Amino acid sequence: MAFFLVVVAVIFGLCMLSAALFRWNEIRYSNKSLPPGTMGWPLFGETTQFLQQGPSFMQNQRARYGNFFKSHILGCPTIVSMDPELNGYILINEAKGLVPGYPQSMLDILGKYNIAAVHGAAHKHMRGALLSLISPTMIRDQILPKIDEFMRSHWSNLENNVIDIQEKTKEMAFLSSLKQIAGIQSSSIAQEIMPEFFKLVLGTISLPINLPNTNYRRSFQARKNIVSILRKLIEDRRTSKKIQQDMLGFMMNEETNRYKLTDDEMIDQIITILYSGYETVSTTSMMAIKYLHDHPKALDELRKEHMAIREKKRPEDPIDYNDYKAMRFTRAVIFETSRLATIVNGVLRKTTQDMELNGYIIPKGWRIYVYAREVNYDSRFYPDAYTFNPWRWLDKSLEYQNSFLIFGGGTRLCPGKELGVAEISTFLHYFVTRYRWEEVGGDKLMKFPRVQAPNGLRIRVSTY
Ligand code: HEM
Repeated sequence: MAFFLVVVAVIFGLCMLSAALFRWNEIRYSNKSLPPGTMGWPLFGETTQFLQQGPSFMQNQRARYGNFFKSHILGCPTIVSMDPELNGYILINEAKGLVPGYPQSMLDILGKYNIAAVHGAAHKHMRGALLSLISPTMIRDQILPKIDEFMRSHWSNLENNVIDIQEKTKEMAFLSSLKQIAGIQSSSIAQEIMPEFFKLVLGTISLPINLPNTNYRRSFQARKNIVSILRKLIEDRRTSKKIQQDMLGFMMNEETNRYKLTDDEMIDQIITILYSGYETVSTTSMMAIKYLHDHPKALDELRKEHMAIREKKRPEDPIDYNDYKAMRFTRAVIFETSRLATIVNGVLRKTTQDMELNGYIIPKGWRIYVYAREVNYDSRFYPDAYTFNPWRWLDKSLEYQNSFLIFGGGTRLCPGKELGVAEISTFLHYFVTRYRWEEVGGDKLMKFPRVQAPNGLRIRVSTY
């Protein structure tokens, strides 16, 4: 009996202590100059609710506090913004102190010259260098022929097979970028670098626990291995003195390239290109296959567009820039897929000083989560928002509104937007003109916190 009373007393004591801590945390952040919202537990905040309930946690908070509220998620006091106008303002005002707010652990893996790790003049320099590599002219003359050659071969001889479209699109996104970067040398380094790259990616989305056998520790080792492969590639090219027509070749060409990068900057730029276009391109491609499978009318329309392009060509003719520009419905399918699946939930910023935002004072060091998911499903911008309707994007103006956050916005608008769309369009071109497919069935799809098929997404492919 006495033991029972002690247990009850301890439980009661713990409950009281928890309630007091919870209350204390709310009071600590109850300053009138902060937006409304709840902060949860000291230290842990509302991370568990955020990760477990995901989108519905955000919806509930929005219903209670509006489009601009405070929370404490993923280890940081955070302001969540779902207001399209305000999002636009946040994204163009990096110079006022709203810099990228990605976790330091992630930036450490991606390198100190990684574009998300640099601000001000350094950002301008790295971004300028990147834009010069992937300008429309470069896409037309140098990159698209490489993408075409790669896709044509990667998506061949699949008939009568069951494939995991998630795995295949991941390989596609990585190998296609590697070919653009290292040209004819990509095939000789691909097998060595690909497993290291996959380990690196895993570390950037894992808990930053630097102990043996953790994904985080393995990711650092993978970065070291990737750096040494790339350094050797650069040195070999320097010795051979031959200028290659690929991204690395353009970066190394001191005569024609007005953005001079050191070897370390070039290596981080390559890792940036590989990393930024990896999950975005692969997941959008996988989800496009999923939605097209489920929406035969959209697939018919898409196939018609690609068959019309093919009919004017011999089988060995590549698709060119004019063909790509003519793929209007394909572009619409890609945007609708990104919107409906919300491939990118949002982008993160952090304040470098106390600053006024939407009438509130946001303290220095807080994160701002420009949250795209709710905007993507807002029926004011997208009537019948939960329906897959690529046709809505044929109205081009939709692509230029504040509600369009698929590629971010402002000073950090995705520089790889056209490159990514060109890759996915070329993939769809070869896939839908060659094959039909059906799902094997039973594979689970997760939409939050990342879009993924935890056990793969298997499809049975047959000749079209
Ligand atoms: C469907 C494909 C893609 C999607 C949905 C996408 C999405 C995004 C988004 C939302 C951002 C903004 C991040 C922020 O503001 O913090 C971004 C930035 C970026 N993206 Fe993409 N991206 C795609 C493809 C690519 C590709 C193929 C590349 C390869 C070059 C790329 C390179 C970058 C880089 C370097 C940044 C950072 C820009 C900066 O900080 O100035 N992206 N992307």
